[in-house]
Amino acid sequence: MAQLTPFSPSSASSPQAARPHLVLQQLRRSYGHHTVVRDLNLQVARGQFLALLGPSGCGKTTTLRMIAGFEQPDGGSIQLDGRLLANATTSVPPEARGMGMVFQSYALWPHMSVADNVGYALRLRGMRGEDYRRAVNEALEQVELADKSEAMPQQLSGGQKQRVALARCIAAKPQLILLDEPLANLDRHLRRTMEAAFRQLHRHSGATFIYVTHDQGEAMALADEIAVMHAGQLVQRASPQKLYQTPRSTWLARFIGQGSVLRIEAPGNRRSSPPATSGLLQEPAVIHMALRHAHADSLKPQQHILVRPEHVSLQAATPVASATPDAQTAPEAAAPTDAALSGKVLDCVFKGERFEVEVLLQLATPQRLLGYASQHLIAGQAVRVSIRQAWCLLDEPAG
Ligand SMILES: Nc1ncnc2c1ncn2[C@@H]1O[C@H](COP(=O)(O)OP(=O)(O)OP(=O)(O)O)[C@@H](O)[C@H]1O
Repeated sequence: MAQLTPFSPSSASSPQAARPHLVLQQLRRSYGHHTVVRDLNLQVARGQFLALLGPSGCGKTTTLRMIAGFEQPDGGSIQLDGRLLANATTSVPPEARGMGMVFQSYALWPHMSVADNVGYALRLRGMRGEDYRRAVNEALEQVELADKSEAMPQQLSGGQKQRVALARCIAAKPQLILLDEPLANLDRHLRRTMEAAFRQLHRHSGATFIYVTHDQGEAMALADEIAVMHAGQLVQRASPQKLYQTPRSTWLARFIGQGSVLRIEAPGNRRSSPPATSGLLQEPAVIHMALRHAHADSLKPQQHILVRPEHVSLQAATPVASATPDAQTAPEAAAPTDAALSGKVLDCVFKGERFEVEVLLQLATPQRLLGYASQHLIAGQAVRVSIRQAWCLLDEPAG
């Protein structure tokens, strides 16, 4: 990306930074009897990059369209810098909200050149002459498309079209930019390149970005905070790291990242049980003990833990010849301890930098666990399993 010049008068360090920029309060929207956004409360700080993440149909786009002004809420309100934009009875039109929007479909005018597309909003504002040419050129340089200014949209690739859409959005210098799955039409490689472009544009613009996606990798790579929606409701809002390490529910634990949700003996049943709170367990002996005492058919209370595969150590119980001639025979970095659990390999998949291994833990009631290994393990092979860390979940898994 070209060197960028900040265009927003505001920044995260401005005196206004402490005041929430955008406030959604008890926001609600229904289609017929179907409530698709349900009492949504969300505050976004000026200059923030917030991702709205959730499975298909959870209400992300509807929320974004209400912020943009394309849909009106049935209840609740939307405020920008203390100004009421919309509630059930009033709605400021989209063009008067001072926001930019980037769509999955690019939405370029097919009969206009790249430069004319980028300058469209500026011309509507009456900008002409040298100022106009400079603003268009600056925006195109920021997305590295200055050499395509005379091209027509149909002569561009998908990635280039999305860059034009981005240039058109930033040329108007909005304080708030709404992005609706802008990379969904691009291939994997181009998506990674465009993620870098978005990060850089956000850093240098000082604008607030709200980015709708169902791709958690994209949300994690881009946003400083992620608001996860499920069935029209906000279920957790946190930094990507916090969301990954300490999801609030079993649904979130399964939705974010890879991992296994395992049943353990409920707290308080034994002196060795983990604490009765949502919290981090970092004692392998305590985790193993709680797993050993869990029974699916037990009438005693049960609790669940999330185990990420990077916290699982696997070691062949008895050395076996590897299926691959050049496989290493060294044990995993952190070898299982004497108190390790027994398991049987169900599946082992090569993933380039490591193997992904599904193991059946041999407990009173067997449970499936995902771990990583640096060497190939064979299906059916006996392994010793050590779990270094687990996150206690408080709710019951749904279904
Ligand atoms: N204009 C409409 N009329 C009726 N139902 C609608 C309308 N727009 C959206 N919906 C419904 O509202 C629900 C939420 O849609 P929305 O587009 O907000 O979800 P989403 O989380 O953005 O999903 P996706 O990731 O698939 O785009 C869906 O069940 C959808 O079918």
